[in-house]
Parts: sequence; C-alpha cells; structure tokens
Amino acid sequence: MSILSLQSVSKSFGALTVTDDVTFEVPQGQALGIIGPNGAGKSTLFNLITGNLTANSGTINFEGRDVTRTSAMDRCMAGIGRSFQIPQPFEKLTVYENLLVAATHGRRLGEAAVRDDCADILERTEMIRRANTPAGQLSLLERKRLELARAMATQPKLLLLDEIAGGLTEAECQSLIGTIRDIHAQGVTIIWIEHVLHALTSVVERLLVLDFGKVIGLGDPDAIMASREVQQIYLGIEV
Ligand SMILES: Nc1ncnc2c1ncn2[C@@H]1O[C@H](COP(=O)(O)OP(=O)(O)OP(=O)(O)O)[C@@H](O)[C@H]1O
Repeated sequence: MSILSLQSVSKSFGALTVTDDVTFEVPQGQALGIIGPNGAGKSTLFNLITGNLTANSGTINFEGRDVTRTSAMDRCMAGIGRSFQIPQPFEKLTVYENLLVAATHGRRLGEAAVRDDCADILERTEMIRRANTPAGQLSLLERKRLELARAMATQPKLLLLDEIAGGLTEAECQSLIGTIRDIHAQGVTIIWIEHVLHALTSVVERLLVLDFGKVIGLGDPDAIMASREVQQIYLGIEV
C-alpha cells in the first residue's frame, strides 16, 4: 500500500512552472531518493508535500486521505515530518530543549510521554551525550543529527530529508548514513533529496529524477544512474 501519492501535481510562481505534472507513489516503508540539478524543483516538491506550499493543481494523498489543501500543521500531526536544508535550531537552547520544542509542536502527548520519547530519540540519533549542550556549540555533524532528531520528534510515519549529508567528511557521512538506515529499518518511510549520491544510493530502494520540475526517471537506483539522460545531467559530478 502506498503511504503517499501525488497525482498530476503542478506549481507555478508567476510564469515559472516549478513543479510540472508530477505523479508518483511511495509504498509504505520504502526509502525513495530524489535527485536533480540545482533549481530542478526538489525543495518545492517537499514544500508541496509538507503543506508549506499549496499546489495549483493535482492531488496529494497521505495514508489514503486527500491532504492537498490541508495546512502544514495538519500534515505534521498526520505524520509527515521533515528536516531542513539549512538547520536552524534555537542556538541558545540545549539539544534536549530543542527536541522538546519540536515534540510539543508536532503532536499532542502528555509531558511525561514527550520526555521519554525525546530521550529515546536522542539515543537513536546518537545525541544523548550532547543533550545538555546549547545547539550553538555543536559541530556540523551534530547539527545535522539534531536536525534529524527534531524531525523524528514529531513522530513521523513519512520522513522527508533535505540534503542532510552535504558538507560532511566521508567518515561523518558514513556515520550519519548508519543512523538514517536504522531509522528506516524501524519502519519509517523516507523521501530523501541529496546531492551526495553515494550516500543516497546506499540507503534508498528507488530513485526519482527531477529536471525542470518534471519527473524524468523513477526506478531502481542502479538503472536510473546508468541511464544516459541522468548521466548527461550529472556529467562531471562524481557518483
Ligand atoms: N517562492 C518562490 N518564488 C519564486 N520562485 C521560486 C520560489 N521558490 C522557488 N522558486 C524557484 O523555483 C525553482 C526551483 O527551486 P527549488 O528550490 O525547488 O529547486 P531545488 O531543486 O530544490 O534546487 P537546489 O538543489 O538548489 O536546492 C528555482 O528556479 C527557484 O528560483
């Protein structure tokens, strides 16, 4: 069964069509990668799925419910969580406090349950050691882990990751991949936009390629990366 489906979704800013008749489904529990050149419309697609933007036309279904016109808050409560390309934690709050804010915002649990859950997420994202550190003092990898933890604090069934691996060393990247794999293995459906292709292809089961707002490929990562059209788009980019 698909957890998310988009049917002929389009979005324009004035005369510029940024999402052009996009149709795809994500089966429950799968990890889907999204690639495409700068400006292809990847972040816009995420914003349409989360409700930060509203489609001009087309339909978005989440768990069988039409959410095309519902608010971002409603979709967050329904189980769509996201990380942002540029992490913007509350710098003066500790890691734990940042998580509490996300957990309280994203759902309606009692205080004790929220605290237990935040401790669990800090373990799962390997941030428990840093629980009492102000976010402003974290390394880049730790900021990325906090961004992941904040998304997990909304208890997502579908987790959207926006370029979370950028700027890390290879060792840091591998360490983050391990954590994302664990989250995926626990049954969370993932859609991941990423320019670090080897990170992406080591986790996802399918790849979707966007170019000028259109889906130009969707399928097995190896087959997609071997296609001529994709190689042309990525000419010069190390795979
Ligand atoms: N609010 C907006 N108003 C006008 N144009 C916008 C708006 N948001 C995005 N765009 C334009 O839409 C296009 C797609 O942008 P988007 O950020 O979705 O691409 P992207 O694939 O995520 O790019 P990148 O890889 O650089 O993050 C770009 O040409 C961008 O300038």
